[in-house]
Amino acid sequence: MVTLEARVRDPERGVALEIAVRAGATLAVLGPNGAGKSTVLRTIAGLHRPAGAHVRVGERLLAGDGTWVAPHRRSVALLGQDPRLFPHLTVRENVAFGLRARGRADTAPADRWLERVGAQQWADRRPAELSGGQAQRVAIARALAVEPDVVLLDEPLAALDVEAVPELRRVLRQVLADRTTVLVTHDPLDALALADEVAIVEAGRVVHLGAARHVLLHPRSAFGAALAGVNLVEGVAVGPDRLRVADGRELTGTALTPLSPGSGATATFAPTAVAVHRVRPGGSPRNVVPAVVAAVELRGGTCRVEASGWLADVTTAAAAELDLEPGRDVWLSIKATEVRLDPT
Ligand SMILES: Nc1ncnc2c1ncn2[C@@H]1O[C@H](COP(=O)(O)OP(=O)(O)OP(=O)(O)O)[C@@H](O)[C@H]1O
Repeated sequence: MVTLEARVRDPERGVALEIAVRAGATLAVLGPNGAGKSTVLRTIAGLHRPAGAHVRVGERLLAGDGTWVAPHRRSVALLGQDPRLFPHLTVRENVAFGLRARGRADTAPADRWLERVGAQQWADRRPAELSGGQAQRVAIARALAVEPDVVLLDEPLAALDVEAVPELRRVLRQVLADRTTVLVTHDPLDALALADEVAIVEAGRVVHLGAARHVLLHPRSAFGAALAGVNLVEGVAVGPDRLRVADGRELTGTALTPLSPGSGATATFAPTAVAVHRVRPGGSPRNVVPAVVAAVELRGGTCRVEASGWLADVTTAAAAELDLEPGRDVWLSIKATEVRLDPT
């Protein structure tokens, strides 16, 4: 396991940032479109060569101080959202490709990797016979079979069907343990599930860096926009589709794979899915929780209300009618169909 340090100064693209990853750790990089995330990954991989690049992997200097190591000599694997498998080779041959190029004739390591990503049953198929999720598993196996020092993932789950994502995330979680990794993602759940640290990048600068949970659960204001202000609530599963938060509040949601009671889980829901009431609403909604308004912020035509740590967007007319102000006791209701539950 090795450390990674990268400084990327690319004035033409408005990028001037620095990242460091501890040996064996995963850093997730989140930020809006055009923030410079891919530029950083491509510079580390050696596919982009700005004048101000400094990349060090362990003791090896890959770029900077007059040094420029070619991409194929870096021991850095880059995987994007498109698996880019060789169409004329079988799955096994795809995974064995890098090994063969390094003089390994036997396919045993390729088969071991196919097993690790749960793709051994497709070993003799061609890429055209795989679903997007299956192909991406094979691409992960191919990238890791050569045991790269550093793994770079650029939105690896972004192109997949929503049903395929949890399983792929689990595969990544297993194979990335103890690997020095930079993961670019737009999904805070990927960061929460896979990363030790999170860097928020905006306009070519790191604006927030820290432990993944801390950065995601306590975003700074600029980050609110980048994350679309999603509510991210951690807790413990108390049923296949129900989560209990540490403060005792409970949320019922929709889980793609049923949660195991007792294990950690995360609920995500948009502020627009949260309704605010002065009196407890009747009817059927199962997610009705008491809260105290902490802040009310006008944003264009809507009001963003923060109440007991959760965000709700209401129209300005509704905010006025409800007379929302800090300290006010309210009820929040959230439809279970709008709450996404994932294991953490
Ligand atoms: N090939 C290129 N040539 C010139 N400018 C580029 C090129 N690729 C990206 N840029 C510019 O560099 C800046 C950073 O882009 P980059 O692709 O690194 O952002 P990103 O954070 O990865 O965005 P996204 O989430 O949209 O992929 C942007 O202003 C972009 O327009």
